Amino acid sequence: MKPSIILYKILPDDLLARLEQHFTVLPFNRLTSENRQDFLLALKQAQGLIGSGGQIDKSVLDCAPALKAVSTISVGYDNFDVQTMTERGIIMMHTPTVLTETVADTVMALILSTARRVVEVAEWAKSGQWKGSVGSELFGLDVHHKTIGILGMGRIGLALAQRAHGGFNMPVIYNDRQPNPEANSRFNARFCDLDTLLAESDFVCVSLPLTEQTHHLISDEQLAKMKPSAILINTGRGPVVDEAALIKALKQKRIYGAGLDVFEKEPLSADSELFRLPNVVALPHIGSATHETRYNMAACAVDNLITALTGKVTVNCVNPQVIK
Ligand SMILES: NC(=O)c1ccc[n+]([C@@H]2O[C@H](COP(=O)([O-])OP(=O)(O)OC[C@H]3O[C@@H](n4cnc5c(N)ncnc54)[C@H](O)[C@@H]3O)[C@@H](O)[C@H]2O)c1
Ligand SMILES: O=C(O)[C@H](O)CO
Repeated sequence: MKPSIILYKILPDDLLARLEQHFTVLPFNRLTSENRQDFLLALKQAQGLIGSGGQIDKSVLDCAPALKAVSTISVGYDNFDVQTMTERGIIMMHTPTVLTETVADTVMALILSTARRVVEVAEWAKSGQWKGSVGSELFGLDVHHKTIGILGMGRIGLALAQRAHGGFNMPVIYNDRQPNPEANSRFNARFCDLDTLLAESDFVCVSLPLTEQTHHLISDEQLAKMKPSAILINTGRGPVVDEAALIKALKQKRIYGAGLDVFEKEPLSADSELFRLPNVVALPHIGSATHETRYNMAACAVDNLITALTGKVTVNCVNPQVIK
């Protein structure tokens, strides 16, 4: 008999077929409060779990006595209780690398659209206000040759540094837990402490995972250290930035603007002040959302689960210590 797995995301037909060759698939389109009881019931027999979104915490894992492997269709895994999974020998797989370049493109889109006020000015023109050449009230800021500060020089940070250095002639500074020799040698990037990064950057780009250490890493004190002409970009995870502090800084024009793809609570409420501030570009968590990359992420996650349950895991594992 094939092992049972739960799928909680709609997959392209070919990828679903690939899963079905190996497993009996119990499908849920996504996890909602309405289908939670059915999901918890299905978990009783599931050996694998694949999908994205939702909190897979201890209360969920307690309902999954047969679970051997979990495969998230994302690189971030802050919504999983990895510690409990590791204690129970459950393999946690994720999808690094396949989305790196696409997310770095999204960061550049946010840098350009906030600095050059692309969304605001396009809306202004669309509303019929374009009667002649625009005046300085609609001017933006240059991006080229400005200093980019990358917080988290990992895979995405490095792809961003490449774009900023090679494409826009931007000096690159960064903070991480340790220096990244590749960033230094390829992009002439300079490792510095967080305070220096905040004080010197024209664009502070957050590309960090959400952990206990990074939660609210950017709050009142850090925003106060940024230049009034600087822009904060967050494509890491929402809770890395204290949203209330950010809204305050933006309203008081203590920083120039913000480009945000991630928020403390998603979806961001339609009545959030962030949607009303003209100096904010707020995207609905679309960092990796292209047809090609979302397909590649799903394919990677499918292969990850098949390998974790039927083969030998060598890559894409968050907790390799559980592999025997
Ligand atoms: N917006 C999106 O759609 C989207 C898409 C992909 C990834 N992400 C987020 O981006 C994050 C980064 O992805 P990645 O593939 O570059 O991961 P990565 O692991 O390659 O890079 C993260 C970097 O952050 C550093 N870091 C971790 N904790 C730190 C701390 N306390 N202080 C300083 N540096 C610290 C790590 O050393 C690492 O170099 C993911 O964890 C995810 O949360 C968002
Ligand atoms: O972590 C990731 O892969 C993105 O944020 C999509 O969830």
